[in-house]
Amino acid sequence: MAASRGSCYLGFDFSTQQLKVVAIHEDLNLIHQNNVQFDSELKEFRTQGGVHIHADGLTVTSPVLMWVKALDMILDKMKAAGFDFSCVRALSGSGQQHGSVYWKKEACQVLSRLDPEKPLHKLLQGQFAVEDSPIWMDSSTSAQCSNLEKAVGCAQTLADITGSRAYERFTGNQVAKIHQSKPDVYSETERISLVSSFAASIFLGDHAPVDYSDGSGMNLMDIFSKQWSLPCLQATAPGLQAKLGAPVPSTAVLGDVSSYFVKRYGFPMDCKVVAFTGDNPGSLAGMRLQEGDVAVSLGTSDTVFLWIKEPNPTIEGHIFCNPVDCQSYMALICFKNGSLTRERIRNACAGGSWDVFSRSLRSTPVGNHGSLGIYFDAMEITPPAVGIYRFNKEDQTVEGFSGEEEIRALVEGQFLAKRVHAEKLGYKIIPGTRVLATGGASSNVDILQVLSDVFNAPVYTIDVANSACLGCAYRALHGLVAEAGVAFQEAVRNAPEPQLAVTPTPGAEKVYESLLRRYAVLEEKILRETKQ
Ligand SMILES: Nc1ncnc2c1ncn2[C@@H]1O[C@H](COP(=O)(O)OP(=O)(O)O)[C@@H](O)[C@H]1O
Ligand SMILES: O=C(CO)[C@@H](O)[C@H](O)COP(=O)(O)O
Repeated sequence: MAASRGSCYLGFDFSTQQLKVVAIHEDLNLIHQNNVQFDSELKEFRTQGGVHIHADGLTVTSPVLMWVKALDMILDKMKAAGFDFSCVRALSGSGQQHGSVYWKKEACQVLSRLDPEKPLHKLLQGQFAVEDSPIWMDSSTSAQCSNLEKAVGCAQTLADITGSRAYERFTGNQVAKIHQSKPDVYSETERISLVSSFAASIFLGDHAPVDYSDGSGMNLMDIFSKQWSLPCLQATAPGLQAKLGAPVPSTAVLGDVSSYFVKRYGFPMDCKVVAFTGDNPGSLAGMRLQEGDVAVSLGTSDTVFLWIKEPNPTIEGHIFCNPVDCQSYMALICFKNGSLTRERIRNACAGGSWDVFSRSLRSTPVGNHGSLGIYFDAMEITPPAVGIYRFNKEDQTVEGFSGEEEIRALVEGQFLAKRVHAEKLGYKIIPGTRVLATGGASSNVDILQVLSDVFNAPVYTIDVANSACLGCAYRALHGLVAEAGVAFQEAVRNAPEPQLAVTPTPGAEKVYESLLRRYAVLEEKILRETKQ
C-alpha cells in the first residue's frame, strides 16, 4: 500500500516472536502494517517462539543476527508493497525489554559506513561479541541478583534506586554474568545496547543511547536522577559506564537516519530517528493510557501496567520512567507464563484451535464451579514459582480437570493473578476504571470477557493489534515537537479513541470477590512450599 500524500511516521517493534511495523499518516490514521515472524520466516535460526531455551532450562537467548535479518526482510516487504519511504519524516520503535546486545570493538565504524548495495545481515555479521543475546525470559542470574542486592544493601534499597529489586532478566545482572563467565567477550565489547537501542543504532548508523524508560529495566539506572547509579555499575562489571553511554529522555531526537536507508530505500536525508524504548512503554503510548486506567498486555508475556505520578518502589513489580512524560512514571508487573501457556492448553484441550478454546470459555460458568488452576510452565516472574497446581472448590489438590474446565481454570487463574498483584501494589479498581487490553490474545473477545469479569470493569481495545508499534509511530511524531514543549497528549489528541470491547457479566463481581481471596491464599501456599 502506498503512503498517501503528506508526511508519515514509522513505528517498529522488535518483540519476542516477531518484528512488526506500522506507518501512520500525519493525520494519525494508519496507512501500512507489516510483520516478520521469526520462527516461520527465518527458519535458519531454529527458534521456537523467537527464542532458544538452553539445556539448563534457565538460560534463554535469541540470535542477534535474526533481528537484523528480520529488519532487512520487513523493509523489503514494505518496498514490495509500494510503501513510499520518501514521505517518512521521523521513525521510532521499541524492543522486548531487558534483552542486551554486545557490539564488538570497531562496530561503530562499520555502522557508520554501511554499503547500501548489501543487506544489513551481511554487513553486520561478525560485529557482535555475543551472537546469542540474553533476553527477558532468562532466569539464570540468581547469583548475580543476590550479589547486586547485597552490594547496595538489600532488595528494597535497590528498588528505591532503580525502581525494582534485582530480577534475573534485568540487563545489569545479564551483563554481570557475561563479565564473570566470559571476561574476554566482555572486554571485546565496545558498546552494550538494549534490544531497543540496538535497533535505533542501525537506523542511526551510530551507537544509539538507551532511553530513560527502557533503561529503567536494567537494575542500573537511578530512576529519580535518570543517571546510571554508580554503586550499581560498580557491583555489576568494570568499565561499564563507558560501554553503556549516557541515557537520554525517551522523547529525544537522536539524529538523522543513516545514509544507508536514504540510498537503499529512499528515506529523506533529514528523516529523524527518535529514541527507541521498551515494548511495554511503547504500548503505554499507543493506548494513550491515562491516569486511572489499567493496561493489560497479552503478548508472549502478560503484563499489567499503570501511569503513576508518585512512584513508591517495592520489592514486587517495577517502576519505570514514563516514556511520554518525563515528570511521570509507569508501574509494571510481568507474568512470564502468558500466551505460550495459553497455546499449550489450547493444543492439549482444544485441538489447537482458538475457536474451540473460546467455545469452552463460553460454555463454562463464571467461577468454574470453584475449580481453580495455577499454571507456571516456566519459572514465573510474579510470583517466583514453577509448576501446575489444580484445586477443587474445597481447595484440595486434584490431578486433572476436564478439557473445558482446564481452559477456564487457566484463563481465570491468569487474570485473578493480575488483579491480586495489581492490588498488592496499591492499585484500586473503582467505578470509572477502564481496562485497556493489547497484545496478540486481545483479539480474542472470550478471553477479554473473563478479563472484564475478573476486574469488574469494561475492557477497551484499539484497532491496531500492535499498540507498541503504533505508540512508537506516535512517539516519532511527538519527538519532533517535544523539545518545543508540546505534550504527547496534545500531539496525538486526534488519534482514534480505544473502543469498548466487553463489559462485566452481571453477577460475576460476587463470584470473583471470593475467588480473588482464595487465589491469593493458594498462591501464597505454593510460594511457601517452593521456598522450602
Ligand atoms: N485468537 C487468539 N486467541 C488467543 N491468543 C491469540 C490469538 N491470536 C494470537 N494469539 C496469541 O498472541 C501471541 C502473540 O502476541 P504478540 O503480542 O504478537 O506477541 P509478541 O509481541 O510478544 O511477539 C501468540 O503467541 C498467540 O498465542
Ligand atoms: O520482561 C518484560 C517486561 O518487563 C516483557 O514484557 C518483555 O518486554 C517481552 O515483551 P513481549 O514480547 O511479551 O511483548
